[in-house]
Amino acid sequence: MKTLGFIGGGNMGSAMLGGIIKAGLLKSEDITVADLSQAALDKVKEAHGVNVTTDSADVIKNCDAFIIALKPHIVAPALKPLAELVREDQLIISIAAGKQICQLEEIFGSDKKIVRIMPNTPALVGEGMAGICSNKNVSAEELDEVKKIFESFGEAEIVTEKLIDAVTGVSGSGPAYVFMFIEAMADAAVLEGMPRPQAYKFAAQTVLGSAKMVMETGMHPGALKDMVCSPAGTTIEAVKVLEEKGLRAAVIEAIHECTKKSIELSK
Ligand SMILES: NC(=O)C1=CN([C@@H]2O[C@H](COP(=O)(O)OP(=O)(O)OC[C@H]3O[C@@H](n4cnc5c(N)ncnc54)[C@H](OP(=O)(O)O)[C@@H]3O)[C@@H](O)[C@H]2O)C=CC1
Ligand SMILES: O=C(O)[C@@H]1CCC=N1
Repeated sequence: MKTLGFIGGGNMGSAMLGGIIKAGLLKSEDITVADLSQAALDKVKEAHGVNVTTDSADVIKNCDAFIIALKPHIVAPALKPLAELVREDQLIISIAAGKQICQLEEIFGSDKKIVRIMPNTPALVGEGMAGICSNKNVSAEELDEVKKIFESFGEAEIVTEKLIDAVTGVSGSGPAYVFMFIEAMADAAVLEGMPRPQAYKFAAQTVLGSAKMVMETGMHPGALKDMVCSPAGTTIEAVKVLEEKGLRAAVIEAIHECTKKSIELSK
């Protein structure tokens, strides 16, 4: 794939764009972003020097593949009128939450190559996590090429479409819960007298380092937690309160509701 387009250059579109440019996988001049918001276009043009347009048809006509990064309810009304411009050899990549492959086939035709992906915003800093699936028209080589793009700004795994709603719950929406956790940890440190900027650094670096330990040691998170809890020490006091307040149940229920909403969006 030599040219890539984005239809929608908002939060997620621009995060992926930033990741792709940083990884050097494609050059700025080979990327085109379409958006109705001039402010969004000005921002991506200034940050990345990519081609910009207010006409999504330009992207469809000029790119080997294009990523649909529009709000789910906008996808059909915005793109159905342009569907006849899509070529059979073109890759259509949708990141819209709850938009099933069969619904995308209804818009573009069941003969088209369709990839459905659920990424997340840490793509912007090269630490994204994406779940990928596709329809039968996409070859193994093409799917691998798309996976490589998403791996250029983080991790990516092929999943069955049935799992995409769970991917939305855990990693697509996940950064929001982690940011809330970091904010709460920092608020606690501020309560104890730490200056706010320092509090964010201590909280965020602790989350980063802990995530790295899970990824790099391959140890069970529970075992890693136990390593921090000294007998009759400080940590177990905090762990007791988190259990009493239902941290685990709250997280499980929150992700379950998020996943349910993703399923509902597809109805
Ligand atoms: N945000 C996230 O963390 C994630 C989002 N997603 C998915 O990504 C998609 C985009 O989300 P997000 O980036 O947050 O949304 P944003 O609203 O930030 O971005 C969408 C952009 O598309 C523009 N737009 C609206 N209508 C059109 C149109 N007809 N043609 C071209 N551009 C248009 C919007 O402009 P305007 O603002 O003027 O309407 C906006 O700039 C969603 O489907 C979401 O489910 C997936 C994973 C994570
Ligand atoms: O909140 C949303 O609907 C989108 C999908 C995943 C993350 N943000």
